[in-house]
Amino acid sequence: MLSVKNINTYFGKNKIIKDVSFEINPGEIVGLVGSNGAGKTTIMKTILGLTKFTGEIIFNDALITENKHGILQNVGALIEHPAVYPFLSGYENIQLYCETEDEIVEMVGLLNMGGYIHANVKNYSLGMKQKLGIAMALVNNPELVILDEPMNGLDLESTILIRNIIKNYSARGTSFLISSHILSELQKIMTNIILIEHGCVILDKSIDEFIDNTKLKMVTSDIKKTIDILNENNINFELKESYLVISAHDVVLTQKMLVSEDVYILDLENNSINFEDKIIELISSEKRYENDQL
Ligand SMILES: Nc1ncnc2c1ncn2[C@@H]1O[C@H](COP(=O)(O)OP(=O)(O)OP(=O)(O)O)[C@@H](O)[C@H]1O
Repeated sequence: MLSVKNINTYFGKNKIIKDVSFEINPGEIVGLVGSNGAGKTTIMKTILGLTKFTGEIIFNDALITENKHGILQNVGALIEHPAVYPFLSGYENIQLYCETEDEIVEMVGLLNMGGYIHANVKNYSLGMKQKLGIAMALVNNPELVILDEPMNGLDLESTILIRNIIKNYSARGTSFLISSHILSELQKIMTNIILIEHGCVILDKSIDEFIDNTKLKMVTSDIKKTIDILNENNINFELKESYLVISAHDVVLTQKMLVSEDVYILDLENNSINFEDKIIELISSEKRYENDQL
């Protein structure tokens, strides 16, 4: 549905997005994660044809360029702050995007905005404005919804509500590209993760692949001999003080090799760190790599 190929985005002479490629398929909820200034908003703006870029963005077989965004009528978006008219009511703001009254009424009910939808937006709180922006992104049955920090300013009840709405839309085939600083929040809904640092994609995986990459701590009856056996069989490992760390998918082979050499696994336990720690580890190793290149 969306294919982003070798995108480079410049602000002046600065290349902000560097050779970024990824795909989004129907029903996927793709979490766009990265440090402040990594380029998340710029990627979203580029997809929406709001920046100058080189490379190719194809949405449903149609090319998106800076000057050609007709196809984007099937894309809903909330980027940075909701673009709303403060002297119109929330209802009137949604009307500018959606002509079907029934759909507006349904959306207002879905987002629980009935209490204030006819008040002028200038009197809305941050969270109320945010919900209005999300409503505007979701109307007209978009195939793809791009949300930049959608949970900004939302209270717990609204956060849970929006999370459930996103899951329901995705189950019906709508795709989402969502950035958020609250990883634990994204973790509850995303089906795929794209990690971006300094304008480059450093990870693009389904959540199942990401989580399955489990590491195990292994203690054996003879650590020295184990290291030799692992090296001989090209099995990757890390040596820690009193144990080795291996990938879960190497366990069966490792066990076979060790037993044939009379070495026994004495202890095997999960060494996987939590989701947030994994992301931080990836970002830190990317920064270490960049420092080494300097
Ligand atoms: N209009 C602009 N002109 C010049 N530089 C810009 C402009 N917008 C963004 N940048 C630069 O592009 C880089 C990426 O910014 P971007 O807003 O895409 O990051 P982000 O990942 O969304 O950050 P955050 O998490 O803080 O919102 C930053 O270095 C920023 O300073």
